[in-house]
Amino acid sequence: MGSRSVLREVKIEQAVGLPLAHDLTRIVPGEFKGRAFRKGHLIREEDIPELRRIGKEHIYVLELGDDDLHEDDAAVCMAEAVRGSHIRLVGPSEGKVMLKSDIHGLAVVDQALIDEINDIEQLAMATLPSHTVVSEGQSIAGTRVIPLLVAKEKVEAAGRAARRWRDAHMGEGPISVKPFRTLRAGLITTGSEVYNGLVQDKFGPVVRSKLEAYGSAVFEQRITSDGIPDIMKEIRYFAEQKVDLILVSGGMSVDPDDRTPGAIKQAGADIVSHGTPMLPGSMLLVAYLGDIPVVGLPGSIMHDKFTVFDVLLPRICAGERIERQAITRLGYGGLFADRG
Ligand SMILES: Nc1nc2c(c(=O)[nH]1)N[C@H]1C(S)=C(S)[C@@H](COP(=O)(O)OP(=O)(O)OC[C@H]3O[C@@H](n4cnc5c(N)ncnc54)[C@H](O)[C@@H]3O)O[C@H]1N2
Ligand code: MOO
Repeated sequence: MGSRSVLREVKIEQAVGLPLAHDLTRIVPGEFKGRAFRKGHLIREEDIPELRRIGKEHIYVLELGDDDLHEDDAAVCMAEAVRGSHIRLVGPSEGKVMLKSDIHGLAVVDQALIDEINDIEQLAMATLPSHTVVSEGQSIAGTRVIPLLVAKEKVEAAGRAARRWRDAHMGEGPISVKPFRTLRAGLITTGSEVYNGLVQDKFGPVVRSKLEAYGSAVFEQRITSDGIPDIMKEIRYFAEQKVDLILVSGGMSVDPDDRTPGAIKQAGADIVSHGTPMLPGSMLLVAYLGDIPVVGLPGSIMHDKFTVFDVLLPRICAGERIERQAITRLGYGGLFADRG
């Protein structure tokens, strides 16, 4: 066993010239929360009134033992253990390190690994849900330990778990960001009412702006009737154009005129799922024609602000192949109707 840590409590009047053992926080509700004094700061006579204002009568003077880690060092170790591509660390400040995105992209977080780390007593790691779209500079996770000093062994256990994860994922870290690729999409808009000019197309503008948000674009939009041969012809046309993504709007539900799923199937695509346990968007279809994703878009995608399309599109733009389980796992937490 190595040397033990010693934390000595010293009255602030007697602490002049001594170093602070940790950052000290000032909070003014509604105005400010942050570091008032930095770890290691040598207390001066003139600091005493401010120390009193933030409620300090004593400070700790620390002699760190061999078996412990200071909260700042523990937080840095934990953050480095889980850090993957396009992540930068910010901190430590007040014992906490933040993991922020270097790019606009798709945050990928392994829930099982985060749970394993948080199951280690006194370690805390808070993250965004996986597959959140993040902007450059946005926080994806924050990590700290709960006491001022923590047993090294606990942080090392977290490090071992993260290393095992990394070894199984070609060196990638359990928290990373995937950049968006630039996709050329073909959009097929079905519906006799649109084809015959009875209704003005509203799918085109919505789909264009959603793709543009991830740096992709609709390469061409073609409007067809509800007939299976017509829809199939347009799917083949876009496959020949070697687009990166084919989107087919409308005709996804239960009416006899809803022939889009049949046309996608007959065009030779492998259906991953027709139907998603998310509302709105439950009638959405995901298929692959070779490597080209084909997505059938039901009416709600044109009407509702947030649907299953907003969950799957960024994943497709980030280069993920959508497997059936990625869809069936969307039901828990997947009710967006009436959320506003
Ligand atoms: N009895 C049931 N009714 C509905 C079901 C169901 O399972 N049983 N599903 C509901 C769901 S979920 C959706 S979403 C909607 C719509 O499904 P569709 O994708 O088949 O949509 P359409 O029938 O093609 O059109 C519905 C509506 O939207 C107008 N539309 C379609 N495309 C365009 C366009 N490009 N621009 C403007 N407007 C468009 C169309 O004229 C219809 O008014 O069904 C629920 N009902
Ligand atoms: O597929 Mo419809 O998409 O919810 O409401």
